[in-house]
Amino acid sequence: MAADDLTARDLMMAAADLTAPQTWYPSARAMRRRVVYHCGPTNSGKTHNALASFSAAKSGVYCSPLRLLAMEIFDKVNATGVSCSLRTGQEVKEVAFASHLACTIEMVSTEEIYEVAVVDEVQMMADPVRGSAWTRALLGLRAEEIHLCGDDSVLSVIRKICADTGDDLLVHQYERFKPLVVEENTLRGYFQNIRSGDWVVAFSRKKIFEIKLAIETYTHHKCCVIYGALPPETRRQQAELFNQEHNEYDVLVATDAVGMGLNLNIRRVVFYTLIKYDGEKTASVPASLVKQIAGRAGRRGSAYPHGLATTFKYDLCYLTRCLEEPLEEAEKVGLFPTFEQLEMFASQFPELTFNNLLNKLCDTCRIDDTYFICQHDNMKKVADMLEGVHGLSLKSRYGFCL
Ligand SMILES: Nc1ncnc2c1ncn2[C@@H]1O[C@H](COP(=O)(O)OP(=O)(O)OP(=O)(O)O)[C@@H](O)[C@H]1O
Repeated sequence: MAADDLTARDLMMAAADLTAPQTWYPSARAMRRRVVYHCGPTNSGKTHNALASFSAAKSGVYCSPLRLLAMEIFDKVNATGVSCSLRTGQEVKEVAFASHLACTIEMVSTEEIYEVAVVDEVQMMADPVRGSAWTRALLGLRAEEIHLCGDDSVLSVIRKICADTGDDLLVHQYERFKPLVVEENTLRGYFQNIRSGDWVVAFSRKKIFEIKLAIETYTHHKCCVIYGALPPETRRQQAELFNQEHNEYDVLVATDAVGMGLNLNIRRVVFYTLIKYDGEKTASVPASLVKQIAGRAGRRGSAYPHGLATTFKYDLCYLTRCLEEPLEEAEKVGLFPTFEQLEMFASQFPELTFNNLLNKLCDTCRIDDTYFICQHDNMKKVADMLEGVHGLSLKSRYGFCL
């Protein structure tokens, strides 16, 4: 092998080395951070306690898994007199002189310095698609104190990561305020069995509107509707309308866009189906997501502090099993190369398209046992669409695809 080939190969191997990701964030490593893990089931007060530290701090960032939840926290925190801005992929609201920020996890900066950061639903680190956003936050946040809220499925991995980063870790265990009860029967396929305070969960916009139409045709209830593609303001209005007591809009029909962390006036969660299409195939909704969604019923402080769950017609046994089963412990969490790593790799393959570059890096990279590379099919779709756009820098392509 020629010496030049050897050098090129060495450079490629160096660029594809994604081991020790804790070293990717030297500014965070220069700090001694205190990590507090609020660990427990849904509706147990984890976020409430983390937010108390957030609000009391001189500066803070709250990282949400969902846009609607970022908005809920933005509204809640501002209402208590703490100036807080909002940043999601869809909207930015700058509040003058705000010391605090509520954002979706993908939007959080690893440059800015905060006294307190809150990372909500941290078990999402193990999500095959979005997990890397939580991992990046945990590894890279520049905050003296980081509050993680989540279930115990990632506790061992978080212990390991904190040992790697050298951060102090304190774990607080929580219990659910009130048990969640699975009803003995389904709705037997009749919309007439819908009651005030029900959230009917479906996983496509088409189904959402079919269900709304059926409920409003066969019953006296009116439905609020929420799904991912709705504009932010409409979603907020629909959530508020449903939360207001004493109006006729007393049933929510929504996708899992409201499935995590949110505090709505839900008495009973009714799964229209427990099968979800993931863009390629249909599969049973994973137990961890079922627990999250069902956990929206019976929130403390809501109009219905006793939560119920059932299904529309089928899958009641599956629902019961999901809620009874202990969570599966995650062995690995998501990771994705940073722009700088991709850029270094790209310098070895100037002829490759962005898509092929991503594929090659993800196929050849080396990573530690604690991590997996997140699926990036959506990124690839966007990269394909941008292929014909000339003159875009690598950085812009990476930014658009994220
Ligand atoms: N000490 C408290 N005093 C008053 N209300 C509380 C207290 N703790 C929690 N709550 C209220 O109970 C509800 C659920 O709490 P919280 O959102 O913190 O739960 P969680 O454990 O983070 O749930 P999830 O995992 O489902 O997001 C919220 O409306 C919250 O404001």
